[in-house]
Amino acid sequence: MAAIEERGNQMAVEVRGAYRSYGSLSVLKGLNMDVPNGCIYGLLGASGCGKTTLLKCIIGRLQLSEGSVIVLGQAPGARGHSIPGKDVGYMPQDLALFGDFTMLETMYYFGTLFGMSPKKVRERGKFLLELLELPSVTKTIKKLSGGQQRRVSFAVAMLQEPPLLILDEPTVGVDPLLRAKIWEHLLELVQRTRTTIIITTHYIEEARQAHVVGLMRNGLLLAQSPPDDLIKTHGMTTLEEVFLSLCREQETQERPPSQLSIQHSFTALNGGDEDLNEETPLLKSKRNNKASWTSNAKKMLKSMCECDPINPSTILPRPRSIAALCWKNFTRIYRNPGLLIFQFLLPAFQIVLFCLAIGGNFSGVSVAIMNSDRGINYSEATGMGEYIFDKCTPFENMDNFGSLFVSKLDDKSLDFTYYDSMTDAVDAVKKGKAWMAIVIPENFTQDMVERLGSIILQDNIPDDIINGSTIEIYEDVTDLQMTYTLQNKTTAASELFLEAFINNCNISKKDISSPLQVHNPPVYGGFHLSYTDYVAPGMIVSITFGMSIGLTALSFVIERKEGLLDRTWVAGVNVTEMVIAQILTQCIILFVQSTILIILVRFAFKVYMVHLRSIFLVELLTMLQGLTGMAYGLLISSLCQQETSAMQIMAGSVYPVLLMSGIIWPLEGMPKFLRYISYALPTTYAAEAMRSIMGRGWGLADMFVWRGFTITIAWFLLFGVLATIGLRLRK
Ligand SMILES: Nc1ncnc2c1ncn2[C@@H]1O[C@H](COP(=O)(O)OP(=O)(O)OP(=O)(O)O)[C@@H](O)[C@H]1O
Repeated sequence: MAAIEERGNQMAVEVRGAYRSYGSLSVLKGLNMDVPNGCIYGLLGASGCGKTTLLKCIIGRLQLSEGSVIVLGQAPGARGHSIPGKDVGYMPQDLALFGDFTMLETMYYFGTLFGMSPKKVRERGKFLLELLELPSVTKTIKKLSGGQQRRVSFAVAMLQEPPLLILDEPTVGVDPLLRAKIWEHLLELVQRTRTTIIITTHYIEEARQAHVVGLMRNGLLLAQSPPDDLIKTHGMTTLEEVFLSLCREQETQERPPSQLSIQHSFTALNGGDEDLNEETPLLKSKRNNKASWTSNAKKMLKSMCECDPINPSTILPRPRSIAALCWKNFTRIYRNPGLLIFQFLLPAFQIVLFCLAIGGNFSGVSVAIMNSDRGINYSEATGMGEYIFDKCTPFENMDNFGSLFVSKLDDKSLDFTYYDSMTDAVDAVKKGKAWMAIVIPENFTQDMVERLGSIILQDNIPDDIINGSTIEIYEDVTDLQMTYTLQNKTTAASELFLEAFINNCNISKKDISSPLQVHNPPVYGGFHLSYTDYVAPGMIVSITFGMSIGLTALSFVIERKEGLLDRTWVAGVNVTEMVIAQILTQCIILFVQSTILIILVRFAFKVYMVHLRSIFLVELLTMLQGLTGMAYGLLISSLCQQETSAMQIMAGSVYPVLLMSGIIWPLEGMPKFLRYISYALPTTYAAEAMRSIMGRGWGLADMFVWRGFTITIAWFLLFGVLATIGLRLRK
């Protein structure tokens, strides 16, 4: 109240020579407007004439291309000014409320942003609930009727009893009785508190209750006067007729619209209006209009040009705003089970799917076998057969090496089908019934005995013996992973086959061993590890990064599209507060997300990790990657107006990151130019660090690990700064 009195005779809103365009569409074309303090100003005009654009310029949500606006003595957004902020109550045309919140929660959210105590919010909530005939404060907004939702939006605008109320079509969808009640309240409010109200409405006759009406057409005000004055001056009986007559007049004017003069008349207010007496600021402002404008323009220029001493409270993030934003973020998640599952369980679900679907052991792989080996009867054997028999302790299938080889093949994963001829076995591969045909010749045992004996005795091995002791393999290699797996299994089977002789036949291992010696255990990792163990560390990084991008970008774009973000900015929240609140919320979400993820990976799927104590580093890196994804999501949201474009950028970013970060395939397997691009991605070094932590047991002192952390933090800061700049520009 004191602030209002201090303003005395000033106009609450003064607009001069306002131009504003959207691209090539010129919406405001040199508009002038004066809204006296403590009155209701009805802004009338056809749909699309620029009313909302004008209101957004007044509350500081849009900048004028040319001209100036002074609101409550200063340009909107000037340092230390509470517009946007607690001095303006804004009811936009869109609902701009969180559907999952109750009316009370909505009030708490905005009330906290305005610095109101919970007690005050409850009191105001109760009063507005009764005034606007709303049902229970605990009903969620999405369960209210359209009209009730509009009234909640109206209540939010009036919550903090601001000196300036901007109401964009508040009475749409409201029944005539309640509409009358709302007008009654607005008139009483102006009388009691000298609040200034700018209201747009499509019900022209409704605006007769306003103290001043502004008739707007094609980006210009055709007239602004008390309604009765206008009617009297034009000799009409209704405002609608006046409006029509002014429109026709404008159409017949030959001058360009920006040169049309505004018809100002405040005379009807002089004693004629029962709500505003002689002492109203309106009359005084009429007298002092010109002088007041000049002094205000000077003040505005001063606030723009001379830097006032910086008041830290106006530039530093305010804890109450951050708390309100965090509370809003968590309430949204908690109220929306779908979002809750999406936030906390989707990454876990993805890693479960990955561990189940990728890198597991094969089963049911069809293999065609043609084993025509006749074997050998050692009791009747002579020559080399007798020699081998004497050296060996009898073991299973020793008399049929073909069956011995098949028994050494991993029969848990392979499904054998036996064929009588080589042609049938190979045909099975040709017809796609088997991935591999194994053809064992009829003299396999006989010739193998000769071959082994010759090796032991270091004799020459004739070609026909080599041919007869060779198993032929026919493969379908259209699936690389299948080919590698089957080749590994056949190689393993042949090693096991030879091992049976080494172990049972008193043969020296060196006689038949390979010249290579692979040490077991290896330096890092283990030969038992699967593809899952290799890919899982990178997957943790990319899933967390990708999910955070999606969730942040989409929630911001949707909030903006629904007008929720707009309303929050109008409530005075700044970008820094918004970003800090997002980081804090995301940290908690990421902690839960990454804990579930790591527990599943390590304990449910037993993915390889050298030291259990490394879990702390794994969690920390996962959270940092999530924060980097969040910052990138914020950047996307600052660039996109629509969910579809945000989704396109997300899909266009997440897949290349997954494919090119060395997560699925090592960087060494990429063309050189692509490697350089890979190194520039935010997940490449992080995935490498994660593999080093989990697979090698390395810590922060190791270069691969600290480099991964440092680069992740650098990306987070870069995206964060760019997103903050982007959001500031788009705000
Ligand atoms: N963000 C935007 N980008 C491009 N054009 C826009 C944008 N917002 C509004 N416009 C266009 O500017 C013009 C004025 O729009 P505005 O919303 O200010 O009109 P209005 O008088 O409030 O209309 P209504 O009474 O139907 O709400 C319209 O032609 C509209 O299509």
